[in-house]
Amino acid sequence: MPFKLFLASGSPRRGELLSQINVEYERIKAGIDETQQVAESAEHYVQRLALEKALAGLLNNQQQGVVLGADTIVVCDGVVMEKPQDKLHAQQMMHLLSGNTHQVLTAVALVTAQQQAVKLVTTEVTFKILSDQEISDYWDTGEPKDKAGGYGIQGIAGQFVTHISGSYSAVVGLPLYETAQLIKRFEEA
Ligand SMILES: Cc1cn([C@H]2C[C@H](O)[C@@H](COP(=O)(O)OP(=O)(O)OP(=O)(O)O)O2)c(=O)[nH]c1=O
Repeated sequence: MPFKLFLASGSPRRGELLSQINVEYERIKAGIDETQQVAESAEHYVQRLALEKALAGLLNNQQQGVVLGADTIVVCDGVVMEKPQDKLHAQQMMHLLSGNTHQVLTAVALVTAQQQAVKLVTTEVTFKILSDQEISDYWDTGEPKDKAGGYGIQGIAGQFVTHISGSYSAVVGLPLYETAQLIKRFEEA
């Protein structure tokens, strides 16, 4: 790669996914306020957050290099789900996801001091019907607490998924095809 890539993310998954496609990176901090605005669509919200993370990273990095930011949210029957606040919240999310199809929206943003690009990827995921016991037991595993929608497809929740249409890596936190395309675009610029 002709430039240095900085990953503005605390997510271990996003780093692992970049390593999976042999992209070297350095992690940087990019704390931003994650609050959906009134009347802001889910699509706009997730793209805005990805871009804000990348831009905050660029600022923290004295405007050096290419910075990648990303954000993932789950949308089910019009309800936007981020990380669960507690067990009750997670259980409410899982009840909505149970026996239902939802969308996972992941946006990835690449920025430099000169240019910026954002790509939104939507994946459809269908869950089997979950019992109250399964939902309660799942929270107790600890897996849901740091994940949008309160589940991890790459973990124990993999067994809840009956169908997926779209990008698996996007559900885990970073769409590999689209990320590679964006990086290539910046390499050629
Ligand atoms: C749906 C789903 C989400 N997730 C994760 C991806 C993201 O890390 C997280 C959603 O929260 P995000 O706010 O997108 O990301 P983050 O807070 O983990 O990291 P950062 O903002 O520093 O980049 O949920 C999974 O790991 N598996 C899944 O199946």
